[in-house]
Amino acid sequence: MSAVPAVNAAAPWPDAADRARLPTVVPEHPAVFSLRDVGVRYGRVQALNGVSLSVGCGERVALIGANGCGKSTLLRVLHGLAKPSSGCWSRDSDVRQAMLFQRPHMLRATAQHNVALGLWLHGVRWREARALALVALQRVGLDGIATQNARTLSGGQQQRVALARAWALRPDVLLLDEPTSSLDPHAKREVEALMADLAASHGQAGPAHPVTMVFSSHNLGQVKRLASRVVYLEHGCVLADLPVHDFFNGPLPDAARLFVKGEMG
Ligand SMILES: Nc1ncnc2c1ncn2[C@@H]1O[C@H](COP(=O)(O)OP(=O)(O)OP(=O)(O)O)[C@@H](O)[C@H]1O
Repeated sequence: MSAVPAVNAAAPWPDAADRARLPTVVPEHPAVFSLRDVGVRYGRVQALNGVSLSVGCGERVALIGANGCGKSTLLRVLHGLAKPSSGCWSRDSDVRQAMLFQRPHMLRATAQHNVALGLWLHGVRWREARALALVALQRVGLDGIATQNARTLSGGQQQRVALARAWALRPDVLLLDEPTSSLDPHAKREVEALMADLAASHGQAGPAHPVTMVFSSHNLGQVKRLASRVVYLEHGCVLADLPVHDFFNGPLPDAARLFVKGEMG
């Protein structure tokens, strides 16, 4: 990777010319997502500003940056939950996606019911959905509490149920918004191990199509362990987009370098 042009930290809003000079990872595999100059505006807030990003099949992309830089908004755009106000975007319509949030939403029902419902909503018969839900709960080590009310589970257990719910759907793409940020260190490790396990599997498209994972995180250790590529956002703009090794070992735009230094302590 060639040297990264310095971005003046005092001017965090790069203009179009600056952005054009920033390095972008070009995925080796066919793009699952493709965004070009995408902007998202919430009233007076410009949450994303001129974001161009292409994510290939099987990539594990970490979105990092300070609070409010636009990570969740970008994930919501990728999942179709937020509509860009400008730019062009496309998604491979053949892929099946699942998204996990920082605090998973659990219905007031058993863990098994929570997982089965996701399958049933995708057309699986209820009886089969319940059986598959149990297999998914086994996979995350929670078959022992399948009949427990999901709302009474700990935060870490709820996140594992949410992972089981996602995994049961055999998604080709997994989007995760700070999935471990509200968990204690032990639960964090458990959920992170499951994320790695899921990322190493394949979706409904078959073994030739490994799962594509895009996740946001404030934990740079986790980013190093899980990601193949890092996208650093600031004020809704992509300031760095590099393979994980280059991000942590190579030159970075000033703002990204200062962020990493601050987060690493
Ligand atoms: N529904 C909304 N209405 C208005 N403003 C919003 C909405 N959602 C997000 N924003 C604003 O858009 C900007 C980007 O928010 P976003 O949640 O995408 O950032 P983030 O990087 O995920 O932050 P965090 O790390 O705190 O989760 C912020 O200024 C936020 O206040």
